Amino acid sequence: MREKAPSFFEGISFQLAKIGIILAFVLSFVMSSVQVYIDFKAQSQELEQLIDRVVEVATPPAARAVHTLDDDLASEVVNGLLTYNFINEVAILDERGNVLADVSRAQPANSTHWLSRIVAGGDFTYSSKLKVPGYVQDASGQIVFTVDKSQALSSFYQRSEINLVMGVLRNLLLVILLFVAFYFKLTKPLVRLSYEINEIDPDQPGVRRLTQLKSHRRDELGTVISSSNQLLDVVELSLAKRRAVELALRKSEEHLRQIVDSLPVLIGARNIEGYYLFANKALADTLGFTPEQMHNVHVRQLLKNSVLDVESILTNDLRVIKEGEEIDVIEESFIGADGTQLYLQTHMMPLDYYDEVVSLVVSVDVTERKNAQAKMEYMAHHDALTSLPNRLHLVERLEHEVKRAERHGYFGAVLFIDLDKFKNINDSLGHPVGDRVLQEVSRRLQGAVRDEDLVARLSGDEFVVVLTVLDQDVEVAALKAGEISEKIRALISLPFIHEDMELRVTCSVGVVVYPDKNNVVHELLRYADTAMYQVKEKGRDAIEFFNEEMADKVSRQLVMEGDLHRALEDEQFSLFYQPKVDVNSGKIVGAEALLRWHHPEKGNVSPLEFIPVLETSGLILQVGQWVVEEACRALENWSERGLWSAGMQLSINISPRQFRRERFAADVIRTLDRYRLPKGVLDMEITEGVVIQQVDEAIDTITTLTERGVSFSLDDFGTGYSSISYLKRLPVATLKIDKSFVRDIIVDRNDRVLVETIVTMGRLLDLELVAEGVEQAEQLEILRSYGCHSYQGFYFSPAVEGDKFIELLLSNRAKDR
Ligand SMILES: Nc1nc2c(ncn2[C@@H]2O[C@H](COP(=O)(O)O[C@H]3[C@@H](O)[C@H](n4cnc5c(=O)[nH]c(N)nc54)O[C@@H]3COP(=O)(O)O)[C@@H](O)[C@H]2O)c(=O)[nH]1
Repeated sequence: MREKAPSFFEGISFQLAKIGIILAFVLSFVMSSVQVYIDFKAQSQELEQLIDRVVEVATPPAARAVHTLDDDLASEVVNGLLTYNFINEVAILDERGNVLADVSRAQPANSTHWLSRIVAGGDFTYSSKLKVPGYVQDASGQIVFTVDKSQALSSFYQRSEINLVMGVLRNLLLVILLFVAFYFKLTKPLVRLSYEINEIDPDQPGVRRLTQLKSHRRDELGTVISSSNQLLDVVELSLAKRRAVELALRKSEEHLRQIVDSLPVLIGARNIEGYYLFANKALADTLGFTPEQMHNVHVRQLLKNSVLDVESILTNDLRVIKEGEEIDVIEESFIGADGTQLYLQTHMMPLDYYDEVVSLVVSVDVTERKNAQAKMEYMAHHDALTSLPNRLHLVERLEHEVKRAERHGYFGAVLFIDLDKFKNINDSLGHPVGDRVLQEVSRRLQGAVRDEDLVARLSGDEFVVVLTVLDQDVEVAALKAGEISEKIRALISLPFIHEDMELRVTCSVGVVVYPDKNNVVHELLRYADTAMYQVKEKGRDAIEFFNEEMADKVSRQLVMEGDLHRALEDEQFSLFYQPKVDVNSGKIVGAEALLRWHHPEKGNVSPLEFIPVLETSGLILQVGQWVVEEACRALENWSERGLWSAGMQLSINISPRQFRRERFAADVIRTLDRYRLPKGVLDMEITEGVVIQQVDEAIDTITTLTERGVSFSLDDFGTGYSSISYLKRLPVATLKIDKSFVRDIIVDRNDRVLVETIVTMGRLLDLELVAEGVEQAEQLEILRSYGCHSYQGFYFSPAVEGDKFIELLLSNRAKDR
């Protein structure tokens, strides 16, 4: 704010003039008084001397007049004395005091009379004894006269009065002149200076300089102005420097801010009272503010809608700021401004922020990761089609339920449910309809049980229901399980309406009550599964409880499982080879490797018996890998011996579980790398069921291995989905026509039509066609007429052991010659 110029009366000149006037009066008065006093003393002395001389002159004639009693002389003397204007009264008295002569006059008006009265004290009376010289008597009379001192000193008083007045006037004039001089020499330049100072722009003090006054160039004012101008230059310079520093600082702050704002982490700083001093854009956005709005707002206010525990935040802030601790908050649940649920991982550390220590809070939004984890977790535990818990979830939950039942002494039940002939729906109406049926079945199952029970989908059309807490009595529990199973069976068999069509599906239910002697979850599931199979064998659409007989079957399987474990270690497995023969030339063009198990006591065990056990026990993974190794070893051997001509292929069977294993392709490639095999000699047979559930993953695996020279055949073709649409997508080279169609091809027209269709379709798709199970020449003839490329079957040869197969290869080679 600019200063107001002082008013006339506030100005230095007037102030000085005021002081000057007072001083002038006081000094004039004091000095004049001293002067008057000194003059008065001198005048009084002179008057005394004059009176002494008058007395000296008047005394002799007056003495003579008294001595002679001469009145005339006396009158002459008194009149003579009255000629002195300061003598008012004169009288000559004789020795007796008689007036001889006297005279007086009126006192003249005098303007200084008041002063003389004060200073001199009014009239004085003098008397002198009259003594005649030579006369013996001391006194012979006296002369008395009154002196008017004011009259005597009147000229002095007049002079003093003039001096006094003149002194005052002189001093007054001096003060006025000084005032004028001061005004023009000091006040006016100062006023102008102050005006110019007021006009200085504080942001640019060097732009408008103070005007140097010519007449003051060399005096103090001039020095003040030039010093002030120098000061303004210095201030301007330092301001410019400061501005440059501030600009650089602002820029660097801006850059820092931009960097901090562009970070995908939430950054904020709070002081010890819990007020935000800083927030980056990410944090402000998340809270629904701008960074500026968040400044100086309390954490309670800002986080009131989040689920964060504000009190513990404040406690943590205190620890960070007071103790200098760094704190990691592993995960906090947080509601964003838009109501979205976020998860933050926060690190808190102390920070020197301007003149205080604050708590710097850096949070990473881990919501996506957390959601992805949750999703993965969900996906790992749920079935994608029905959202029901999957096998993994079922096993975990069942383990828990069995333990709970054991602990609390009650019984529950496991229901294994398989839809009857569900494949028909898929085959006739397509997979989308089949999927909808499965979804509806899962809905009905959920509706049939309590919330505390569990409904899971194992695979395809297999469901498991766990009925928890049925009863403390095993028989009552079994009864209840039976009732619920019946209810489920009835519910499932209710018609499904699809596009005005009534679909009906029944189910087979296997029931096992737990806990039992064997409470291993996998065994329980196996028991329920076994019971369900029993229903299937008996004609489907019923309920069966797991019983002793089934237990025997299961225990036989368990024994086999144990034997199979030892079989691999004891080298009881071997590969047999069934030749693949060209339909037209009758020459061997390849072979299918088939696994054989020679049990030390039981002898040869059928693959139809042991392969399902290998599958369910998971041993198929190791055994399957052994088959790949063994096939490669044989191929290397035959190739090195020249038995394996170019274009010949050895097929191995790959089980669904083996194929779906994540490491499958990598394991096969690693095995292939260990053998010197001609390109394209290995073929893998997979069934449609393997592919159909995860077509994309299957295509990836097949593609990876095809690039490494492995070809693929679709086994048992015609028994499954046999859809041309997905067949077109699958990078397989061969279709193997299932032996069940070949078996009756001579007598069954339907099988003939089917085989012909498969061959035509395969040829259209440029696929190799291999017919399985050819036992008769007529069968071969029909296949040849349809254009099938090659075949396998007892007609040419069953699967034979390695040495025998080599003999077949040798005789095959002989045919070439
Ligand atoms: N995952 C693996 N599965 C394998 C492996 N080895 C065999 N298997 C599968 O076991 C099932 C039974 O096989 P197997 O008892 O060996 O029967 C095969 C042939 O012996 C039989 N066959 C061959 N020709 C004829 C014939 O003219 N008539 C007739 N009745 N049967 C014949 O067919 C079976 C081969 O079938 P396929 O595999 O569909 O080509 C069987 O499902 C095997 O797949 C293995 O190593 N791993």
